[in-house]
Amino acid sequence: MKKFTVIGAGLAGCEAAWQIAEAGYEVTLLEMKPEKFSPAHKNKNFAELVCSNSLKASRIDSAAGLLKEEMARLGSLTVPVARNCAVPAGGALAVDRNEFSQTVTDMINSHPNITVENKLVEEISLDDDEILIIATGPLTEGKLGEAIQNLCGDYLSFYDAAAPIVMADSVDMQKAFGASRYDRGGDDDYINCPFNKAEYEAFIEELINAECAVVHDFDVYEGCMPIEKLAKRGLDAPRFGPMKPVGLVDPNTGHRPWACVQLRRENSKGTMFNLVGFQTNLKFGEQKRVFSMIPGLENAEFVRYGVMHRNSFLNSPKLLNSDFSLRSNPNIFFAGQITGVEGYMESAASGIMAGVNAVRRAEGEEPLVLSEYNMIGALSQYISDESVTNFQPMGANFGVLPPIEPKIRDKRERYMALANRALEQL
Ligand SMILES: Cc1cc2nc3c(=O)[nH]c(=O)nc-3n(C[C@H](O)[C@H](O)[C@H](O)COP(=O)(O)OP(=O)(O)OC[C@H]3O[C@@H](n4cnc5c(N)ncnc54)[C@H](O)[C@@H]3O)c2cc1C
Repeated sequence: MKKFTVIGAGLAGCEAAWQIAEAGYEVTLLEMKPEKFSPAHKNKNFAELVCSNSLKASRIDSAAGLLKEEMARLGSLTVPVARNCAVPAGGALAVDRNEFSQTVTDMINSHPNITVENKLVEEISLDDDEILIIATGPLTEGKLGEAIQNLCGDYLSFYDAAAPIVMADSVDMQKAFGASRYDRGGDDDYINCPFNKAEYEAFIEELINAECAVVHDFDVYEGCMPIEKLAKRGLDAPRFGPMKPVGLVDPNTGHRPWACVQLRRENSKGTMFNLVGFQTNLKFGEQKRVFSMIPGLENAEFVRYGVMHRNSFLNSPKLLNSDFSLRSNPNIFFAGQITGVEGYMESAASGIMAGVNAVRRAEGEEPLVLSEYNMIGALSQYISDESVTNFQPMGANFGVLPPIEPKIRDKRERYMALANRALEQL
């Protein structure tokens, strides 16, 4: 009987442990919290959503929606929990992050085949009959990072950023208004802070001149670019990005604002909202000063400021097989963002794949590589060096959906571009 160990109880590690346990095997899940927290993790519970509470689109004819549906059909732990903890968010599946993590934690802790040990792992060691899954995320702590570096060689880094959160009752609703873009969703899913031209230009001026916290000059993942960095690209860049006013009408003026900051519901009670697309690296005092210029946020109470952090990940196309095992030692699997997949659900999906394939390896079966016919399959190809070709989503195969252009293909290109640039810096 093989021994299974998973390091890291994030989205990927929880999914991997769950798959192994549900297949009838005992698994040990090692998690450093609450003994130690990464700079982005704050909650002692598992599967913590460290930034946005959105798990992206729920529509099945979108890449993100289809991925979740496929995960659910593969026996995902996190997707059904997310659906049960959903908060209204227009077309997206957003969750009450505390309820989500608490439920996942309770389910993991009460599974008879899962033993949780709270400890900081500092080395990679495994017995001959052991299968190890490393799912310690982009903020892999301490000496374990060095051990991975020694094991794999190509271990890359770039910077990423998180958005601030404000208390809803501190937003001035005389200026702000509730509405979803194009009326898709309820009026209380989003709070909108509308700008006129003069307010927008004054805001951008302060934003680009505000003081940032010190970070080294690393690449930032394009989809998580700090708002101040985006603003430096040009006066209108935020207005065509996260501050776009399209699909919104300000009830105070009766027309579309010049620009708009959207606040998205953070919890099911609607007491906290995050500033959508406002990941930032400004110093906390500067965040308070500059973001208080947003109409409606003059007296906002910030419950969390935005932060910037370093991401580390493997050069997976070079190092991993498409079942997420390490080419140089196939009894070691990697899962989650450490493999370079981006996003909460993508990480969780890779956890499912690693867990399923760890079991299949133990049973001497061929790995499950879902080929090019669905989103999860595309994800596993994305970490291998095969190109994503002939892509059709699962739904299209069954004739229930039209073929869609896979967004994952763009992600692969973006990831490869980042990986190559990071490699050049080494
Ligand atoms: C600050 C930040 C903001 C992000 N924002 C978004 C976003 O808005 N939307 C989105 O879709 N994705 C976002 N991402 C990406 C997303 O968090 C990840 O894709 C996802 O959380 C990764 O899941 P994971 O399971 O791989 O890692 P994690 O969720 O980070 O889980 C890793 C776990 O391993 C534990 N651990 C680490 N080192 C050790 C060790 N040495 N010993 C024992 N345990 C250890 C950690 O405590 C943690 O519980 C963000 C990432 C970060 C870091």
